[in-house]
Amino acid sequence: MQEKGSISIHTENIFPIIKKFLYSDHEIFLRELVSNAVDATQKLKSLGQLGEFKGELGELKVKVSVDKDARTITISDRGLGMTAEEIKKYINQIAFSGATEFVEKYKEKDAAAKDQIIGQFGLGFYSAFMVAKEVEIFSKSYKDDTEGAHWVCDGSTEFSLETTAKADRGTDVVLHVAEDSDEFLEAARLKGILNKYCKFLPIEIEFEGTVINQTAPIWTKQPSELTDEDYTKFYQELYPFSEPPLFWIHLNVDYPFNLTGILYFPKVKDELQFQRNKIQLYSRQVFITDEVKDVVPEFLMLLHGVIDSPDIPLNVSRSFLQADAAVRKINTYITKKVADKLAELYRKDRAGYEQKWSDIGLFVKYGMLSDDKFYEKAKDFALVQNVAGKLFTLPEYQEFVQANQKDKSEQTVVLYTTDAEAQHGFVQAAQDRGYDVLELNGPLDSHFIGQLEQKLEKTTFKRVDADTIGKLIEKEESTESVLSDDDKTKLQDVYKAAISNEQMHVQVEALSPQDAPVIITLPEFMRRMKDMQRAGGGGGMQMFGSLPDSYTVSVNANHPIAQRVLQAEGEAGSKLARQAFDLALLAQGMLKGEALTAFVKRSADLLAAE
Ligand SMILES: Nc1ncnc2c1ncn2[C@@H]1O[C@H](COP(=O)(O)OP(=O)(O)OP(=O)(O)O)[C@@H](O)[C@H]1O
Repeated sequence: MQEKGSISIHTENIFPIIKKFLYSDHEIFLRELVSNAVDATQKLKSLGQLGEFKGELGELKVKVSVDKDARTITISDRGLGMTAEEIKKYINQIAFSGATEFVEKYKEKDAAAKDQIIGQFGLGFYSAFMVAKEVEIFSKSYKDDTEGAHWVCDGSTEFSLETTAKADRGTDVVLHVAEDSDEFLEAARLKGILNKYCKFLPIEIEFEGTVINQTAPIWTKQPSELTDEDYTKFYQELYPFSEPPLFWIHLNVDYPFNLTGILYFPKVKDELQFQRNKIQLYSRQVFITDEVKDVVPEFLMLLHGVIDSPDIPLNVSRSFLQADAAVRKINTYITKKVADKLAELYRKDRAGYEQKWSDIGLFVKYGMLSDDKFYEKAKDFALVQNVAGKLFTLPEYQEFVQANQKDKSEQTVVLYTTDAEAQHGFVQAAQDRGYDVLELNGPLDSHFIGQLEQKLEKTTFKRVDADTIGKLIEKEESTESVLSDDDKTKLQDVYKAAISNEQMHVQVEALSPQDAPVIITLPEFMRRMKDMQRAGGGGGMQMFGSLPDSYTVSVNANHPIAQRVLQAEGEAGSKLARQAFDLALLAQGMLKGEALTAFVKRSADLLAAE
């Protein structure tokens, strides 16, 4: 029997369209054909289990081979095979209508959307024509008393089909590679493609005499069957040469959607250099993409690993994916799982969790800032560290500072430093008062502080150098000034003249005699505004124009130097004031250039005069 026929499809000549538009992604033809071979093999295995196929299964490998001279690539399986009638039905109709549908969809999209569907849409059998000028199928059904069938098509709507003698059950798909697709005749190229897409397919794939895949990757197994070593080994396979992961989460759901996978927590450097595209998305063990945007919440993109779900719609555009209910559920599920895992680590092994904190802290904060549900869970296991290096949870810390750091309006004031070295004098002053100081110097900490102030009741955060210590946390009792009001005014005038700088707002304060003679502070509010402006806070911030520097200079009325300045004759008072002011600048790391040189000289003079 030999038959020539014409495939009835609505779109004329889909071949050139597909070939043209899918130019960048031709390699997926192999994924499609190997997946088909695997499907056919698995179907036969199922028929065997159901008792519908009683023959010998025998060796079920899928074999891929290339013949450079003959310019062919062959994909052979020993699956259920097709009769001539079935080829007409499945290949001529289903495969071609799938391709037609694809082209229809493709034509509607704009350029950007086109890029996105490439590689996400299973073009199926038809994708063979992206690299082949002619495709042959030799197939023999598993059913008894059926003849082999031979189908040939050049990608147009014409095909020929005839019976043929084929000894063995299964299907060979032979691609006659087109001149412009020579690269696919290179064994190394094919091997690369197989490694990318087929590495974890459930049926053995043989290429050049070796099996290239693991048929039962660990994510398909039960966590109870696996050891820590299995997980770390798999991680090394996925990401050779990377540092071992901190921990991992094995995902396993069947309802209301189907999802398995393993997400690893990598070691992250102390910056926001999240490495994206590190999660691989699979659909029934076939690699689809490593662009999991929208399937995984943004803040979880730094995780590594594998997600396998047949429920993720791969054949739709991105905007649809975001709105997809299944994807949203998957998102929520993964977020919850990650939060639960962190909570469990924290509960089961506090010390181990604290050790990991420097690696995961940034991520947890990012999660808290970007996802309210995550915040709700994480607020009990997020940690803060004080300058002494001790770690607290937020509730623990509130408890810890409550007694001592409440101001007169019952607000708990949390003190922090962004640089314990540079702000040393202020940290010291706070500690001398018995206050605790947190170290908050991460890239997200200023946002994190903002969030905590909103969420935690009656709590404000102030950087240690935002004010003099008495005013950072204002109590009822205040230190009495030893100076009269007249003397205060006089002292203020001397300092103003000595400093003569508009941006320095001089005020005289009754501080403790042990405090510094002069303290320069930048009010918390002002500093935050400036930080925001520096970070390009856009919008409303531009209204203020460029904010001037505006520091508060607190002259300590109770320090012995105050008396000396008032009592000094002539220029000496001003000199002394300037010296005390320079010391304050020095403590803030603000004494530079000419002022620094003058200070050194004046200091030497003063020492010589002693
Ligand atoms: N190697 C094979 N052995 C047996 N049947 C096959 C083989 N390859 C393809 N088929 C049949 O041809 C049909 C069409 O294949 P095609 O790859 O175009 O679409 P699909 O596999 O159904 O879907 P997808 O678009 O996800 O690949 C298959 O459903 C299957 O019945």
